[in-house]
Amino acid sequence: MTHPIKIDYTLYLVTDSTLAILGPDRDLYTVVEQALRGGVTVVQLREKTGDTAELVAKARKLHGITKRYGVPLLINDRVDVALAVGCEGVHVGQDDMDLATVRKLLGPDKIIGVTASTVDEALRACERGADYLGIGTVYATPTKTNTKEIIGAAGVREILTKIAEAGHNTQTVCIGGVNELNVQRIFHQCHSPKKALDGVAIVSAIMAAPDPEAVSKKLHGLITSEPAFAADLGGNQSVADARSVVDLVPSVIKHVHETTPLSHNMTNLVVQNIAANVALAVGASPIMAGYGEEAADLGKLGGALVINMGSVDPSGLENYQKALRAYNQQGRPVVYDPVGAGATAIRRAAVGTILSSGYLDVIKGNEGEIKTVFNTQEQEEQQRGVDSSTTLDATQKAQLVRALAAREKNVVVLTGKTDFVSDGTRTFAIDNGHAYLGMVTGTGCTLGTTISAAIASRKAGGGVDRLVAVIAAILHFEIAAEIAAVPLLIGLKFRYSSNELNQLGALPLIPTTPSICDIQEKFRPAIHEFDKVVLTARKALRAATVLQIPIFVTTQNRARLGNTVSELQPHLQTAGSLVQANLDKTRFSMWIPGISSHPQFSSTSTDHTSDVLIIGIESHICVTQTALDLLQHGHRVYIAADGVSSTNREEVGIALARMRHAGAVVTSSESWVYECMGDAGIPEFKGIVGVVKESAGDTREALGGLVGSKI
Ligand SMILES: Cc1ncc(COP(=O)(O)OP(=O)(O)O)c(N)n1
Ligand SMILES: Cc1nc(C(=O)O)sc1CCOP(=O)(O)O
Repeated sequence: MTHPIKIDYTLYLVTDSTLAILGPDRDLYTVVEQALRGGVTVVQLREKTGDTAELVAKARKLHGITKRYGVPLLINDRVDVALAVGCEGVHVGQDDMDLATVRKLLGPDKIIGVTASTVDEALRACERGADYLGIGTVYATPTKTNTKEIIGAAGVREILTKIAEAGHNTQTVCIGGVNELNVQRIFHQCHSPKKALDGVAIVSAIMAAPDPEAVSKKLHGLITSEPAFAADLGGNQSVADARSVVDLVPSVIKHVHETTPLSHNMTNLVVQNIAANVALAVGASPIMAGYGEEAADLGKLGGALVINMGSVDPSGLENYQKALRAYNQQGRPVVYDPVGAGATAIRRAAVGTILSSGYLDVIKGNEGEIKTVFNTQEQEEQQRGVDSSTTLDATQKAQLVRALAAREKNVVVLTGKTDFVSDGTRTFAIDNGHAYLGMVTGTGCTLGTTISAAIASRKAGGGVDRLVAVIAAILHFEIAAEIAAVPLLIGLKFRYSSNELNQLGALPLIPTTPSICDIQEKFRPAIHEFDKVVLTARKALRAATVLQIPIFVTTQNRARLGNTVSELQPHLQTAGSLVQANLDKTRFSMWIPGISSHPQFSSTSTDHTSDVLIIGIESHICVTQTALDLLQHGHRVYIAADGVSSTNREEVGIALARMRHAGAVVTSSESWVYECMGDAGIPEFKGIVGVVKESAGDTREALGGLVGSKI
């Protein structure tokens, strides 16, 4: 039978009058009374030594005190003492007197609590009428070293879920290693959607405290208020499919730039400089500060903390702990990168220390690191682990991140060729990035920095939920890596249409702008295969229009040499505002003020280089000089081999060789078109395929006429 009165188990004090805990010069009654003044809601007298008479006397005196505070007094193990004193009940363990007998002896009105460390024990106790469960051991504790099993927050949550599912509303507290530093995280991480804890049972954090009243007050306040780190954790959890997540990515990236959040990096020496630069590049404000005491102030600045465990030593670990607590107190996010977690016993222990020191919003690591974190239950306890020696397949990786995120109630990122990200409910795989990332020091670490910027900015009002912010950071970082890597590989960077670029906003990307050089009437009879150049220019104009890429078209001394040829005119009109046409010049190079001062190229309006595709006549004159000018101003130059010619065809090969030597890339117009798209999934694909199909004959003609031995 369940006790009819609902007891307030919020802060449950279990006494201990041993020298190690109570100390030599304090007495039990004073300490308990101080704790009661501080807000303790239940007291259990737990004495493991002493005669029965002595115990009864202690209990009687203590009951006199607890009654004054209207707080129930329970006796550990000893039904006889409880009966003798007439106090409110007992607490029994699995090896103590059985519940049915205790109930028979105490009667229906007394409170009976039962220890449970497994689901079976918990279900049995509930079925037999326990009034509450003492669930533990949550964390290893010196107060009781002979505990059966350290079950961690995940174990408590599992028990809560299972008893709720079985229909029991038995009240619950958890016990073992609870203190003011972890109490909020325990409630947060133990919370099952089906059932919450009713309170925590504590011995040493109160009984051994120099000021039991103050610590009890603090504990009570922490338990009954929402943890700062949990505020705004949810966001828009309805975003569950990949498309919707990707749609939110540009706004997250943009928001980082708009809010310039602090990215506080406690990171290893190798990557400090790189991480600071990456923070700046993504729009955050970096600070590389390893001294834990500073975090109390830095945590108030609205940023996020990165704990990168690249180098581990005792003082570093202490600094991480201090900073973690400071950020938790401020409710600011923390990203944990357990670098080399499984490599040494010291690092494995450090993982345990950090997990038990505070709440980590994001844990990011490679497969080995995440496995180690998963296997490291708080306080180094090994349990229900993934075998660290095997390599996981994709499904197992997804299961691992999901399980760890569910256990820690946070977001877990497992990096690799495919990254896996989960918040315990939603799990995504990300296939972006580049093999070069694995060849450069600090890339993994700086991903942590990028994530910190996104989640800090999110908290500053970014709106999206934490998982989306993390995914946005990963995509930002990895797509930037792809783009940075492509010129090294094939000398091209044609991946995005300007539409996409606008969406991605903050990414330092620029589309490849076609520039069409001096294709004028007067040149028609003089230039080798002039018409073929026109065909390619027309195709490029049409493709750029579909892809919304800006276009520049020049004329050389238009008054004398005539307009851009009539075949291109309708397409210039269709391109509308995308095209800067009729840029007349006398210089041979297209690098004239109308182009060099355009935002596309001006270094004052953009802090990045542009990619330019050149199509035009006289490859050895105007095209070469334009290419050299653009290269000199730091832009990347591509020459459409099927879009350039000269009066004498022999000039073309020489000009192309020279431009290539100077750093230009020689390609074909169709190759350019496809690289501008990058992906057949883009909305413009259909339109571009139309252009390609309709121009198929032109392409063949231009290639046949203009390209041969000259490449
Ligand atoms: C609230 C609460 N929960 C668990 C225990 C542990 O009781 P038990 O299993 O009987 O172990 P001992 O306390 O006898 O060492 C408890 N005392 N209180
Ligand atoms: C009395 C007791 N029972 C436990 C169990 O797991 O059943 S752990 C424990 C001791 C808890 O002490 P502290 O709050 O100092 O860690």
